[in-house]
Amino acid sequence: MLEIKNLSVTYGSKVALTVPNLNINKGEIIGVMGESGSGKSTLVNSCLGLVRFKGQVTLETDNVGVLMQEQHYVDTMTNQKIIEGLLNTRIKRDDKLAELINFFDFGSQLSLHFKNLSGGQKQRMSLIMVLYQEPELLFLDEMTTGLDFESRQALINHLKVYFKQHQTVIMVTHYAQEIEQLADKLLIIHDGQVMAFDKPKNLFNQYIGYSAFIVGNNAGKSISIHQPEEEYSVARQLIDNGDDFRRTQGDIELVYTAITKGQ
Ligand SMILES: Nc1ncnc2c1ncn2[C@@H]1O[C@H](COP(=O)(O)OP(=O)(O)OP(=O)(O)O)[C@@H](O)[C@H]1O
Repeated sequence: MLEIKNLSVTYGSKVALTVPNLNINKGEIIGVMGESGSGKSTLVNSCLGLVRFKGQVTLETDNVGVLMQEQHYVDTMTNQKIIEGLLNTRIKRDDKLAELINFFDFGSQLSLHFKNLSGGQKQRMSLIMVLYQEPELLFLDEMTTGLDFESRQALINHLKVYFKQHQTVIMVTHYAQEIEQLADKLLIIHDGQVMAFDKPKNLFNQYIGYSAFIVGNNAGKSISIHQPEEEYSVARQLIDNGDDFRRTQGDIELVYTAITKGQ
């Protein structure tokens, strides 16, 4: 769906991004992580042809949707008028649009003005309009930045269902939560270089190896374990102390830190 070869982007004398080779297959959901200034937006902008670059970027489709972090719409009209005006349709007569509005729980926000929406509602309205065009390739840039935990999770829950049946997605995020729940592959950019591109599970095995956390619910303390055989005795200890516990594994933050900070 997207192929990059020998990409290099320079601003003035500064090389902001180099990507020797990157292939994104149809239907894959890619989570892009990297520090501020690492080159994430430059990558997206190169794919969209918004910056000058050297090398080759090939998109298999022209039907590309983009959702940037901040949206601005005129404020003299209701959201319904904005949506209908921009999409040149009427919700009443358009089943596809009505379904999307229903799917994203946006019905009760139609009569409001955009400025009165919460951050999560604003993003859902923009998503409705972007998804209406049924893009085959979708770029989401920091879609949930600024949202509180619950609004972010609500949006992720919607997208989890939606992405299953739809397009190839490239989403820039700094929330591990989004990657864990939505992405098939993680792309880590650091200082303008691609440091890793693979399934989170593979990266975890490669960079962290075996690791699990046992979190005691009473104590709220987490115990990190690096040998499978340790697990049983730690769990036993917690039970003997009358504690309940849960086990977690595959933390994206750990992978990210190991790769970018060499830990
Ligand atoms: N138009 C520009 N002119 C000059 N330098 C730029 C321009 N756009 C980006 N840069 C520089 O290129 C580097 C990569 O920027 P980019 O916006 O791609 O990073 P990012 O990872 O998206 O950061 P953030 O997470 O803060 O959005 C940064 O050092 C930035 O200062």
